[in-house]
Amino acid sequence: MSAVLAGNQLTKTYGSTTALAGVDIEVHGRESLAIMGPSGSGKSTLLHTLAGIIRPDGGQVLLRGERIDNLGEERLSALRRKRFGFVFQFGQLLPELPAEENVALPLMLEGMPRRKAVKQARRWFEPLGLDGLELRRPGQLSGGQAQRVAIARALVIEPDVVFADEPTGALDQTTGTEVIRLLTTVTRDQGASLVMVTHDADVAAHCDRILQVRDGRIGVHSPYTSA
Ligand SMILES: Nc1ncnc2c1ncn2[C@@H]1O[C@H](COP(=O)(O)OP(=O)(O)OP(=O)(O)O)[C@@H](O)[C@H]1O
Repeated sequence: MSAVLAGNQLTKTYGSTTALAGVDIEVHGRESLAIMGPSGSGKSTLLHTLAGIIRPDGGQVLLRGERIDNLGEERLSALRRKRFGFVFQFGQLLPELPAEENVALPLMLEGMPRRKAVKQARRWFEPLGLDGLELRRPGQLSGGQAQRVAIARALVIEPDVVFADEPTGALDQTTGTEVIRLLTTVTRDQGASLVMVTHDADVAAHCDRILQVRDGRIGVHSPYTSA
């Protein structure tokens, strides 16, 4: 099985701190991958490097076999908008826009007319259990509902890969479990892969595979080992 996304020998240092010390990683089609490890071990740096947000000092990032880490800033940011979806811990929705326009935003940024983009955005509400909430503003949504809107927004462009950094970090356990169940299943149903950083072993257990990062390196690969 060939990798959708791969990192080869990735290194990154900040001054005297080594955040990535030569990471090899492959993400396969429709696979969900959890990245765990202690605070400061390099999880977010790895996620952001794979997503083309941070440039590695050494090594390569390949999307469907094509190198992306050496693209110019404009091409790289266009690629991120078209091929990647992002879900973060909180604060990612625009408070002044109704939920459906928040979801439609990535399509509008790609030049799709508002009406068409909103129509397309509405299709994601039912699978994410958001029926009837299309016109609510983020301030009128619960934390779990807001995160599901953020998931819809990540998926609306039908990305190759969804990157999630502590997507349940701000939620209680029951709500977090529901959000993670939807994130993993709807992402797979859409045909995308999921790369997720989490501290929570219960959350990671919803993924197909768990990677442990320690001191900027990948440690044990196991679906059953917690941090
Ligand atoms: N922009 C930066 N400037 C300087 N040092 C940084 C920067 N970003 C990360 N680091 C350092 O690199 C190391 C790895 O950071 P990273 O955020 O990837 O860890 P993490 O595993 O995601 O941590 P956490 O679980 O606490 O979020 C840490 O020592 C951190 O302090």
